[in-house]
Amino acid sequence: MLGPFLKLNNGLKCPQFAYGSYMINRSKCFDSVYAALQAGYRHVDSAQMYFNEGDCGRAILQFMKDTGIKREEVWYTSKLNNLAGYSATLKSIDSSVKACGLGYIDLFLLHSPYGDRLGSWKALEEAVEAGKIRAIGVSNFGPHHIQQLLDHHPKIVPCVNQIELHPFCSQSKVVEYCQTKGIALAAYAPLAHGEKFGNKQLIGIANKYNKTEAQIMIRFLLQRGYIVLPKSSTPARIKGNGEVFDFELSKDEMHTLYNLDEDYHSDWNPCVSPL
Ligand SMILES: NC(=O)C1=CN([C@@H]2O[C@H](COP(=O)(O)OP(=O)(O)OC[C@H]3O[C@@H](n4cnc5c(N)ncnc54)[C@H](OP(=O)(O)O)[C@@H]3O)[C@@H](O)[C@H]2O)C=CC1
Repeated sequence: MLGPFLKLNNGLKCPQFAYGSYMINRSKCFDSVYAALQAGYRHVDSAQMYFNEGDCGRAILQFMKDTGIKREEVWYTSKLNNLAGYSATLKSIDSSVKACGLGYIDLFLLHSPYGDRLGSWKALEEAVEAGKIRAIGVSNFGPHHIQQLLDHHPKIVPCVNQIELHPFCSQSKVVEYCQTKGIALAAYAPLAHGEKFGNKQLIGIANKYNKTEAQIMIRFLLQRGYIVLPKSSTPARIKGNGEVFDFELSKDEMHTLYNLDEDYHSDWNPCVSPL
């Protein structure tokens, strides 16, 4: 397995290094997830919105069959697309569990704050009690969205907030809030979709370690303590993005990279949407 585990606030240990599966051509998804597992990834990030829960699940099941690794050795995350309230969410969770074919989902997130957050959260809690999901969290939630949830005294506190994070997007307010509440951060679009490659400081650090800019961005996020979800459907990049555990960025380099922040969002940013 590539990288360490991160202990979540519910005691579960989640692989910190993960494979992001958004926007993979459907014909390539099975092969890409399989290649990631072969390269040592043990956490796959999917979502209802990606229409690939079935492809991700099939790749995991095939890999288990081919290698003998057990279901509990792979962490599978998915996300609720439509926060349509309690009853609809219960049904939607069942569809996701069925679609992946893995028996249960390790981590299930509210994909965004849009919709009935409180009703949908109650359904997620119930699915944990029923053993369909092991851990629950949120994505694209700002502090005010999380605080509203906490003010309603949920049975289960979110264990993860998945947001856009990379050297050019530090989201320090959301990060600091989550850290004070014991909520782990998961970094999506960790490569900013490649849109910031070419930055001088990034290139300088990459040259020093004989690594790519992508590897430096991933390593930076790992050292920040985040779950990191790089996506690629190119086999050589899938493997290369995982080659980040044989060097360590210095304090000064971490500082330099952190200072590249320019609140640059390469994707949507529902964190700032009103309650
Ligand atoms: N919760 C949410 O709202 C969101 C969650 N996510 C999650 O985060 C994951 C990652 O984010 P994503 O949006 O995919 O963006 P990333 O920042 O991971 O960038 C992916 C892009 O970078 C390219 N790339 C990957 N590795 C390299 C490399 N080593 N060198 C050069 N280019 C590279 C890929 O191309 P190629 O595939 O051709 O190699 C692809 O075009 C998603 O897949 C998804 O799981 C993402 C967005 C929103």
